[in-house]
Amino acid sequence: MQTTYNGIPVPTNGQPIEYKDGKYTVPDHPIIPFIEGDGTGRDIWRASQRVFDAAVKKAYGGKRSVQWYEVLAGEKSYRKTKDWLPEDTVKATVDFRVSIKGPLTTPVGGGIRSLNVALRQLMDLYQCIRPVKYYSGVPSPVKHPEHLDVVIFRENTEDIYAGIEFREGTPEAAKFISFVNDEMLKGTKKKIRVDSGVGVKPISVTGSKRLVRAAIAFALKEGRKTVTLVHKGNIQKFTEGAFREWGYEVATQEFREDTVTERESWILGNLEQNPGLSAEQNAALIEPGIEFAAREFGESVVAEVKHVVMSIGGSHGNGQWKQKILINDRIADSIFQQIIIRPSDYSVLATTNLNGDYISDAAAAQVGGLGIAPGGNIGDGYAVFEATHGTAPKYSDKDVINPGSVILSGVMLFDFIGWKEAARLIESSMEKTIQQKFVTYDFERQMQGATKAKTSEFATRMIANM
Ligand SMILES: NC(=O)C1=CN([C@@H]2O[C@H](COP(=O)(O)OP(=O)(O)OC[C@H]3O[C@@H](n4cnc5c(N)ncnc54)[C@H](OP(=O)(O)O)[C@@H]3O)[C@@H](O)[C@H]2O)C=CC1
Ligand SMILES: O=C(O)CCC(=O)C(=O)O
Ligand SMILES: [Mg+2]
Repeated sequence: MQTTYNGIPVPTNGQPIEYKDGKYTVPDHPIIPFIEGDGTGRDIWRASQRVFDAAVKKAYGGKRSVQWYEVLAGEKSYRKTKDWLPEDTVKATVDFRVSIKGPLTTPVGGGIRSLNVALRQLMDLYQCIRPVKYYSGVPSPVKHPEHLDVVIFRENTEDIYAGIEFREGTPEAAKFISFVNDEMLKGTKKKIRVDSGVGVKPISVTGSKRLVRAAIAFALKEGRKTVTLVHKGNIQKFTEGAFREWGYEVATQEFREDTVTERESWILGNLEQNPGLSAEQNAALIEPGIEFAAREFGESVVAEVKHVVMSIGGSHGNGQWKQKILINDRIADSIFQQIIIRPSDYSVLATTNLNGDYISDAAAAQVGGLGIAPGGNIGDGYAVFEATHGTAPKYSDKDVINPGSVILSGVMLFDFIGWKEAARLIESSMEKTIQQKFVTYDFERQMQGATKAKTSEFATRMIANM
């Protein structure tokens, strides 16, 4: 452990959080690094830190405190060190294990690659966890926002987010295209146009399985009833489709006692309704139109029915499957309408990286928008909490932005380190402040009779409401 990172001294009145054998040990005065963030990050962080400190003081008197430790990244870092993401910053987030960050700007089309993504990859923070739930009083574009309560588990290290791309017109793109066209697609009618930019979408067994494993373990621990694998596997068969397949493998091989897949539930349910059903009849019920399909397909479905009845009929049959976690899957485009039309059917969504990015902003909109959309990037032994939103640059330094997402990311952090009392205080004071209709511009513009609060004023009212 260093005494300074980026030349900034480590607080001397705190201790680092430790991690051993899968368990964190949290001292009463942990040193927690923070990255302020670009754009609106500055206003948001200032407000959030005041709320965090007030909640900890109120919850624990002086017995506990957070020793915040600033580490540099983004524009502030570049100004001071000429480095966008200094090695010391990554070291500090690794050494102190649990940290929180504001949003960092990523230019579109060129310039630096995402620092946010770089940090996730460098620290192998493979789960991006984004809970989406309704706080009463929040304005929403849907009739029953309270019906949505999902936790998104987004794979956080691969997919198109891996950043393996070649710009159109470069020798690298030309080499890549000619290799694919001349070697990989030789003899087929498929060709990449020579004036293309190209990107690579790696989806691995390792990345997919560990993410789905974490999502199911979370559902088990939290008593959530469904885990939905979200993918575009009908089109991208060997990446998104494979993610789905590997997800089901994790469920049925590693969590067999505790899970039932949707198809298994149909098979067992059919049999319960009609115990005399043959495997062929059951297959026809779960695959309508099977009689018109190829013979091999029909046989494979009959074999599937027999296998399910034989392997889990005893442990999951006779309605026992209803007590298990249901593992299903939905194609990515369909899940966007499903969470609006049937929000209560979904509880945990396990997604590939890009799909998870899209669905988390869309789901947030349903319960009030990006102003209160928190998140955490979690690895084995490391966690970096951050909001779902970006730097919202047009509001920078105007003291108007909603600090709610970073404040709720702090709630996730406090829950993560076991400081539940502080977490609940913050959550309930936020809810109370919103119910008082004392809200930032994003909520005020959608509410009747609300007072438009500045970022700093919202934090001050939250503290008063604790
Ligand atoms: N993890 C990270 O650090 C992330 C960084 N980014 C980066 O942020 C930059 C800006 O991205 P952009 O596409 O504009 O997306 P943003 O999420 O920054 O903002 C888009 C819009 O969402 C609303 N919004 C966002 N945050 C808040 C908030 N706290 N309170 C109220 N409303 C909010 C605003 O809507 P309105 O205009 O209607 O008021 C805003 O204009 C990009 O460089 C991007 O790469 C993006 C996402 C994540
Ligand atoms: O890193 C970025 O700039 C954008 C990332 C993003 O949108 C996300 O992770 O949700
Ligand atoms: Mg995003």
